[in-house]
Amino acid sequence: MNLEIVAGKRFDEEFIVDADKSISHRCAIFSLLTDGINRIKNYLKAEDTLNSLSIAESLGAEVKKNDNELLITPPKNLKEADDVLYCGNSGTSIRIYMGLLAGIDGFFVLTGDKYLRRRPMGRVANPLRQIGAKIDGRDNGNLAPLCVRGGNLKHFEFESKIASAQVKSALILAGLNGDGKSVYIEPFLSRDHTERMLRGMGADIKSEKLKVKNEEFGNEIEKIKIEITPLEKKLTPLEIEVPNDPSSAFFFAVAAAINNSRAVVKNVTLNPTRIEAYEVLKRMGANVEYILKENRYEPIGDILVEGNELNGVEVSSNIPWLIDELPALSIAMAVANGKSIVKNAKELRVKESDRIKAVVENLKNLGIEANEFEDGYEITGGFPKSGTVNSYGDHRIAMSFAVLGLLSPIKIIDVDCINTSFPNFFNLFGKIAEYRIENAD
Ligand SMILES: O=C(O)C1=C[C@@H](OP(=O)(O)O)[C@@H](O)[C@H](O)C1
Ligand SMILES: C=C(OP(=O)(O)O)C(=O)O
Repeated sequence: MNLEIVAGKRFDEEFIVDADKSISHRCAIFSLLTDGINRIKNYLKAEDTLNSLSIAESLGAEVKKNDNELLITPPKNLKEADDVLYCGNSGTSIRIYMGLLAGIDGFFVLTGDKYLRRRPMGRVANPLRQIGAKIDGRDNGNLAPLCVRGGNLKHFEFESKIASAQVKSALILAGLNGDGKSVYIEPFLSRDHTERMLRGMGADIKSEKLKVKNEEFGNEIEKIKIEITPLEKKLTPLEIEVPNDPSSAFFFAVAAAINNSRAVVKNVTLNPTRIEAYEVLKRMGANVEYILKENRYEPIGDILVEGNELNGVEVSSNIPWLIDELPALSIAMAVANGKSIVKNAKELRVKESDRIKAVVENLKNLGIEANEFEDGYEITGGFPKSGTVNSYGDHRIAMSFAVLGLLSPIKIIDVDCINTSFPNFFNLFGKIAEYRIENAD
């Protein structure tokens, strides 16, 4: 399916985007650790999170849909699934499930679509192997399909080189099944939904800041140390309403910022590890305001974004807090005055596509000057010409370039991937643009 944007509109609109993807995955997976019925309102019904839910069912959970609520009843003991566990396009599903299954007595096979089967899994497989899990797969267990023979896990002290919430979550789940207290250290706080939710469900997980000297530059830096105590009993079932997803909402924030418009995105998580991209948009010149409304595991509220003249910006710190928003931010950079630069973002290369290549190639196709670095890119703001770009099968690339289509007619090849995270995107996009869908043969 291809998307042709015919014309954009100036707008002043409220957007109720789909539910948060990261939190929804965790609701499905963490339900399996409880001893009762988990009640989840506003679960994201997108391909990625529906895959996490089907895997929970394959492992023995009973899932019922009741009005707007999902009821998940875990089995007494997780069972060996009688088939492969399919994670589709979702890095979050495969990596977090690896951590859970590593501690379960049984044999499990995890796989996904052609994009997921290219993404590195050694970052989770290797530390899990060190504590006793038997994991194998292509490229010595770095590429799916992966088989996991779980069982008794040892406790660990592991320092991760990357700030990845997927690696952290996998290791925390392994630690909950370990034979003693474990310690996980990350170089920078990655999104912390796992710690917040598991703590809320009764797990003993302590986080503290660790001040250490940076060997390279001699300055003091802060790492994050997490202490995990194995579970003595099952966790308390979830009673949760998933907030909306600030990463999905960000496409409409950028749309407002580049098109002299005003967007209010409703009921999104305002967790600081998720909204850094809105801060960058503010630094570029947009008017951004947060309206905190409540606190349920996470601060939740609305974000208002108003367009203004945008200036180029450097983005080189707090990268884990905006990694998923960098493609959309590149669209704001493409129309800002002067140069923008993104550095320290090598992780972009191992997402659903190589997002550094995808952003740079697509912008160049639309006449915007962009240069690729190993760990980021440089963009000189201009005005996009009309043209065709490729999503490379990546939902965030597809939606980012759809937003640029507000300024010039743009055709995006292969937008089916949008359904992996944001099925309601097309409806909401219809409020701000005139578009046509072309079914590819
Ligand atoms: O844990 C999560 O829910 C996620 C973690 C991030 O990935 P990494 O852990 O690879 O940084 C992010 O990019 C992904 O969209 C969702
Ligand atoms: C990287 C992403 O997701 P995942 O790693 O779960 O595939 C994303 O949604 O941008």
